[in-house]
Amino acid sequence: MQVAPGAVHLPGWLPPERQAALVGRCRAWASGPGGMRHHAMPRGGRMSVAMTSLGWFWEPFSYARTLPGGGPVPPFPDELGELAARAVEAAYGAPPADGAPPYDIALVNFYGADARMGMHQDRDEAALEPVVSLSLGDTCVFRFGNTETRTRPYTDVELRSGDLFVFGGPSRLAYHGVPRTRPGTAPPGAGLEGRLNITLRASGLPADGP
Ligand SMILES: O=C(O)CCC(=O)C(=O)O
Ligand SMILES: [Fe+2]
Repeated sequence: MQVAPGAVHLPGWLPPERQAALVGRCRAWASGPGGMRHHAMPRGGRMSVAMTSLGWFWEPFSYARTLPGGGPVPPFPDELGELAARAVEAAYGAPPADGAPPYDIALVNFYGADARMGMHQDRDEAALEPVVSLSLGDTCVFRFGNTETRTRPYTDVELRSGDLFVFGGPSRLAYHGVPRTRPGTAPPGAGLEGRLNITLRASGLPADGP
């Protein structure tokens, strides 16, 4: 279903067994050297969402080649590159073009019962390939807006475990956020209390550093 031009929601895209497997992978990534961090915001406060990243380390508001302690960022797994290509094809009917900037970033967000994410643009990437978003566990309200303002017009969509949301083209720089989750709604087989969201992105940055 198209939510805005270039923004496509495919409910239940990931089958339950793939969801459970991906939850297991997220646990492994979260216990890696990057950890799950509540990043500090430039104007004070900390994000209620905990996150880890693969490929490039993100914190507000840029990507780095190394972790804050200096170690290497865990690599972007091939399996996620394949997943991104399949997701783009499912959303738009064609996979990414040959020679397009490769998907090389995964941000893994964990939402406890009270976590939310304010309206923002995903604009720290130097490429404009579509953002691929996968949801696991609890349902959330995902607010998808416009490219001009943080405010209306926007559309509220419920993202459930296994849902795919892809935003590219005219929606690539649209403001979006997560005003709330619905605690306790994760499917029993998901193996998760709370909500995980994985976004796959193309950095457009040179592999040897920004
Ligand atoms: O959790 C979500 O569904 C959205 C996450 C998001 O917007 C982001 O990581 O930039
Ligand atoms: Fe975002």
